[in-house]
Amino acid sequence: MRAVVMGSGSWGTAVAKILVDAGNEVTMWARRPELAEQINTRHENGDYLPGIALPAGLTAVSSVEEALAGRELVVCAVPSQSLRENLTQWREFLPADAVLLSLAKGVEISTGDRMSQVMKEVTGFDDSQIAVLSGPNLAREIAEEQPAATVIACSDEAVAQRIQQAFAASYFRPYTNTDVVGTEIGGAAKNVIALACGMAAGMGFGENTLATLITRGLAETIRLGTALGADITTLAGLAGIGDLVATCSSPLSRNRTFGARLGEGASLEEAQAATNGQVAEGVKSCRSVRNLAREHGVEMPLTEAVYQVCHEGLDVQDMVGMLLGRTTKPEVYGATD
Ligand SMILES: NC(=O)C1=CN([C@@H]2O[C@H](COP(=O)(O)OP(=O)(O)OC[C@H]3O[C@@H](n4cnc5c(N)ncnc54)[C@H](O)[C@@H]3O)[C@@H](O)[C@H]2O)C=CC1
Ligand SMILES: O=C(CO)COP(=O)(O)O
Repeated sequence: MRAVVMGSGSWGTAVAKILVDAGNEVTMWARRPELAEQINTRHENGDYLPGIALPAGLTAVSSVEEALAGRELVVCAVPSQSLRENLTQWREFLPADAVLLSLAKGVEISTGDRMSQVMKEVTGFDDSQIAVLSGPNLAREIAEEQPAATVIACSDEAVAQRIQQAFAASYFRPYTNTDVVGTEIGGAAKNVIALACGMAAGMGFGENTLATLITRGLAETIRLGTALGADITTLAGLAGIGDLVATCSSPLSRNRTFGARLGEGASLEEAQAATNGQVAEGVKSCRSVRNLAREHGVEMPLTEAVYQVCHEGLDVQDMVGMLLGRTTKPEVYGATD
């Protein structure tokens, strides 16, 4: 396919490399002309993926018009909270028959919208032109060509299959799914749970705590997902438990690392400053995911606790007491917890 990746952060760059390695004609859009220049001349993105040799065939431009001209697949690789604004600026240059694919894992704060909803609202495109990609995909590992798999979700299975073919590389295995809601909720919710896992690690807790948080994090993700119409099996798959395990366990995760800094006693401002401008989506999405849960009468105690730490000044130590002091329950995946 003739593809463009709009956004040259760590995941956008790794995805552009996959698409080239899978045989597509690919360009990237970078906001800063000097980054586009670096990709074109040094074949490296030193700000986000230093030391990774990018394919010589991968080009970058900083003009939106040039980036989008004649592209069949437009990959949106910007953070969730800026997607609406970016797409609004890109809209006039989007080819009318292009397929949009979102990489972002988050829920918009101002509306509670998932990324596929934002894409539809801004462009007016048909559902068959809107897809999302989500799975256990830490950018650096994939840029190093370590084997991994992902989910390409689109309500139109034939379109999902077309994108699947475009992403099939020797080290990257895409699966299709028509459950867009489940794929998106899995990706957004796991960032919040990864913050909680980081906090636990930062406080010195071990693997039992981690496994408890991942498992109960999955339970609350399933509760929210199914309330929104997701298929539970999506959340039992790569975009659900798969991504939870990868993100909650890896020191490469920005969300887990952010949480770990809070667990070690850093303030929110200090943890934010330490990200070097890279996005830790869960810090914002804990608010929107919590709001969605409240709207739908779904209990998400871990998300609530992370929200309170990030936005209401709850001390991480007090969070432990708050979670363990809850009334005792049977272990069921029902609407309450
Ligand atoms: N890095 C990873 O391992 C993975 C990231 N993701 C998701 O992909 C999305 C993008 O993440 P990354 O590339 O990792 O983030 P990043 O922080 O590495 O890069 C974000 C990119 O978006 C640009 N950007 C930031 N604000 C912008 C704005 N207002 N307008 C235009 N561009 C803007 C930045 O300049 C940068 O190029 C996020 O939603 C993230 O959750 C998904 C899977 C893996
Ligand atoms: O989504 C990711 C892995 O699948 C990346 O997680 P972080 O954004 O926490 O680095």
